[in-house]
Amino acid sequence: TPALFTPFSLKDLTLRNRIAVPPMCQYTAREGFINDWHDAHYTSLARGGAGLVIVEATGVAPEGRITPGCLGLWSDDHIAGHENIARSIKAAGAVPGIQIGHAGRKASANLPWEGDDHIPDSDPRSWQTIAPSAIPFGAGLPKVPKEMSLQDIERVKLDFVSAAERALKAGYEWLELHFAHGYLEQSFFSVHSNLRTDQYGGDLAGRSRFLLETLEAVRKVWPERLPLTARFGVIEFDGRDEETLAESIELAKNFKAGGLDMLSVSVGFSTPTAKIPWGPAFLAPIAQKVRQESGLPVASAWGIDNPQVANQTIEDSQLDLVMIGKAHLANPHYPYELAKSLSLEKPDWILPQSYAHWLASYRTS
Ligand SMILES: Cc1cc2c(cc1C)N(C[C@H](O)[C@H](O)[C@H](O)COP(=O)(O)O)c1[nH]c(=O)[nH]c(=O)c1N2
Ligand SMILES: NC(=O)C1=CN(Cc2ccccc2)CCC1
Repeated sequence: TPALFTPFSLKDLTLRNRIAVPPMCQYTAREGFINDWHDAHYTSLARGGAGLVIVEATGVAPEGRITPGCLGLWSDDHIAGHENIARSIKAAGAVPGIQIGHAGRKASANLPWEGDDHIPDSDPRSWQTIAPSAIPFGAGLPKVPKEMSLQDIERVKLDFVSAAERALKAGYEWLELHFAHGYLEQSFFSVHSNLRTDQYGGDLAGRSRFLLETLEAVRKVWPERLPLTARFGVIEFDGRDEETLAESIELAKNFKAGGLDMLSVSVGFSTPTAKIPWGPAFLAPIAQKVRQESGLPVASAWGIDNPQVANQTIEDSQLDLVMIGKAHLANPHYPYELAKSLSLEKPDWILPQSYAHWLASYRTS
């Protein structure tokens, strides 16, 4: 059996294979609510055969959404829609996961195909953004955020806890804290965005504090038997990678000590001037280093959409899970392509039986 199609167990869960659909914003929610777009989208992805499907970045507060089209779990009213999503992902044989986050200074943005930039303050759809310091991201996201008070920090931590409790009530079994991509927690960690002089800024411990306290608070309400994970940018490609990576590995060790079960290794995206070395599985070697030095199981993404490369990252113990994003947008049954390319025995049975039986049994051409 190709390594990509071996099961993966974490806490009480077992994934049928090493393929995960990473969170991918759909920008089709209104007031944070699930609708029939999400129902069909997530159901078809789960029926494609992935072992884990993680629902897109879901705001823990209204102002924590990236755009007005993002999902939310800031209200109990949001739970019902997610019950259907979690149930149908599970019914298709995949583990239902969800990512919860706060977009910080990158919030209040237009949909990607409507500018991907900050909504002008004059537009009633815009809102005040918050961040560790009053420093804008720049480029298309120039709004100066409000520096968070200690009360703001406490409130947002509690928002993460409440959203985690709602995710559990909805039936999700895998929770990913969105600590990456220049959003709130990433921005507390990055020297590009955090100039605080109180206990939430300054040295590594100060810049890690909000992340570790959020993890600690969520861990208390998320069952020990279910995976609690985080997506975090371990590198920025901003010219100080050695230092950033060393600090990130230190943080990863503290995540493990704080009860994190797995780390989804990503890029920081904290500055618009980063020089990202795009390429097939460009982050895999970095994820491997984090895995080796932190002792945490790791998942990673970014251009891992070639069957041989995907399988090799698992074969070589670089990653424990591969996250394959855009290839799944192009083809929700992408794991079926992977199974055929990697000569998995009886590949058709990656798909639901009502498809598999016919694909395996009948030649009609
Ligand atoms: C349309 C869309 C939307 C999102 C993303 C990407 C895209 C294309 N990505 C990043 C995504 O999970 C993945 O890391 C990247 O797409 C890279 O993987 P691929 O090269 O696409 O396999 C992303 N990441 C994340 O942590 N939370 C999210 O909600 C989103 N949203
Ligand atoms: N919510 C998120 O974490 C998002 C991440 N993206 C990462 C990305 C950056 C650059 C290119 C592709 C994807 C884009 C959309 C939203």
